[in-house]
Parts: sequence; structure tokens; C-alpha cells
Amino acid sequence: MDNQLFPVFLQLNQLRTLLVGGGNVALEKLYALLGNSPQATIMVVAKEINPEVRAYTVDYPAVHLYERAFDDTDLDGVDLVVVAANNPSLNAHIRQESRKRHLLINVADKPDLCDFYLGSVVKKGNLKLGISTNGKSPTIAKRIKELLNEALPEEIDETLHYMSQLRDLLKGDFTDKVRELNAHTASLLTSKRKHGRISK
Ligand SMILES: C[C@@]1(CC(=O)O)C2=NC(=C\c3[nH]c(c(CCC(=O)O)c3CC(=O)O)Cc3[nH]c(c(CC(=O)O)c3CCC(=O)O)/C=C3\N/C(=C\2)[C@@H](CCC(=O)O)[C@]3(C)CC(=O)O)/[C@H]1CCC(=O)O
Ligand SMILES: NC(=O)c1ccc[n+]([C@@H]2O[C@H](COP(=O)([O-])OP(=O)(O)OC[C@H]3O[C@@H](n4cnc5c(N)ncnc54)[C@H](O)[C@@H]3O)[C@@H](O)[C@H]2O)c1
Repeated sequence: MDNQLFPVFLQLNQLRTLLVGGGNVALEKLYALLGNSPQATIMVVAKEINPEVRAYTVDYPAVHLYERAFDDTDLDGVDLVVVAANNPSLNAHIRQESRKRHLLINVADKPDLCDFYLGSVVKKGNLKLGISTNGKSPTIAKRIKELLNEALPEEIDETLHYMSQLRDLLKGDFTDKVRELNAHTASLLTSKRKHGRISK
């Protein structure tokens, strides 16, 4: 199967997300959503919301918990849907209703029902890398995350700040700016090549 996934980085803080389910898998999804986007507005709907979900979300005022069964009207006014419920026919129903409304949906661990997948994430300040294995092995995605976390220096964020300031100082048209920014960063690659860490 070829790899058709198109990566994007969502401003979840500007969107409304519905999470159906309040168990362990829902908690994992909340870690992923709020860990990256602490101001995300999330409506959690579940027949039973476990105490860990309650405890974790207490510090996030934009998360709203509703302990009751899912209703189709929960899809009104949301942008994104994440399902972590333990009921296959409910999953299929929410998938169908979401598509009718042109809402993008993720059903945890059910690639066939997903419009988008969650990825493993490496974060160093302003640098964020999303890792996908096209659904082949989330375990490998996790290992690559750990590898890159160790390999990338924390100082990379300082470099980003410096480059951002430099860009603001540069005069000239777009082409001139790009040329100058490339010239300033070319040494990053050549010094690594010299030390044999990047092969050509
Ligand atoms: C990124 C991460 C985000 C998150 O969930 O937060 C994520 N899964 C994570 C972990 C993880 N999930 C599972 C294991 C157990 C070991 C294993 O199966 O490898 C582990 C590893 C662990 O926990 O150590 C079980 C599992 N997951 C899926 C299936 C079904 C299938 O593959 O067919 C099954 C089997 C269920 C079963 O056996 O019944 C499917 C999906 N999981 C995805 C994302 C999407 C593809 C991402 C990609 O392309 O790589 C996709 C397609 C849809 C989605 O759920 O979005 C997080 C990364 C870890 C991290 O960064 O720490
Ligand atoms: N727990 C795991 O490690 C794991 C791993 C892989 C896959 N899964 C799958 O992920 C799914 C969720 O797992 P879990 O461990 O979080 O299960 P769970 O039983 O802890 O949680 C399921 C949640 O779905 C809610 N729910 C059920 N019917 C509902 C309805 N009609 N409306 C609203 N909420 C409803 C329940 O109230 C509960 O909060 C299951 O399908 C499970 O097979 C779980």
C-alpha cells in the first residue's frame, strides 16, 4: 500500500474537538491533545468518565466533561472528532454521522475509520516533529521519537529564535532574504558532514 498521508499541524486552540469515551484510551488521547495544545477546547462525552480523566483535566479550563451517552447533536458546532469508546457499532455510527457533516474523525486504533491519524511527537521549543509510520507500527513511531529526542540538542530552540530575529533584520526582497538565510545556515550542514555525522 502506498503512503497517501498528508501531514499538517493544527491550531487546536482555535478549534472545537469532541472526544467520545472516558476510559484509558480516552486518557491517552487527552495526553496527546493537551500535551501539545493545552488551550484546546475539548468536549468529552462518555457514559462513564474515569477518575484519572477527571483528575487530569481539572487543570484545563477549556475541557468540558459530560457524563452521559453520545448523542448525534454532540457533533453540532465541532470541528474535529476523536472516538475512544469501547463499542464497535457506536464507532461506526459516529464515523457515518461525522462524514455526513464533513467533520474529520479519528477512531482510536481503527485505521479504517480514521480520516486522520495521531502521530508521535518530538518537541524542542518551537521545533515540533510529527512522526507517522502510515499506521504500520506505532511502536516504531515511538522508538523514532525517543531516538530524535536524544539526538536533537535543546539549543535548537535558541537557533530558531536567532534566525527569526535575523529574518526580521534583513532588508531586500524575498529572494535576497532566502539567499541570506540559506548562507547563514549552510555551515550547520558542512560542519556535521566534516564530523562524519551526515553522509552525503
Ligand atoms: C502516535 C500514537 C498516538 C496516540 O495514540 O497518542 C499512535 N499510537 C500510539 C501508540 C500505540 N498504539 C498501539 C500500540 C501497541 C503496539 C503496536 O500495535 O504497535 C502503541 C505503542 C505503545 O503504546 O507503546 C496500538 C495500536 N494503534 C493502532 C492500532 C491498529 C492498527 O495498527 O491496525 C493498534 C493495535 C491495536 C490492537 O492490537 O488492537 C493504530 C494507530 N495508532 C496510531 C497512533 C495511528 C498510527 C500512527 C503511525 O502511523 O505510526 C493509528 C493508525 C490510528 C490512531 O490511533 O490515531 C502513539 C505513538 C506512541 C508514542 O508516541 O508514544
Ligand atoms: N485499553 C487499552 O489498552 C486498549 C488498547 C487497544 C485498543 N483498545 C480499544 O480502545 C477502546 C477503548 O478502550 P478503553 O480501555 O478506553 O475502554 P474503557 O472501557 O475504559 O472506556 C470506554 C469508554 O467508552 C464509553 N462509552 C461506551 N459507550 C458509550 C456511549 N454510547 N456514549 C458515550 N460513551 C460511551 C464508556 O463510558 C467509557 O468511558 C476499546 O474498543 C478497546 O478495545 C484499548
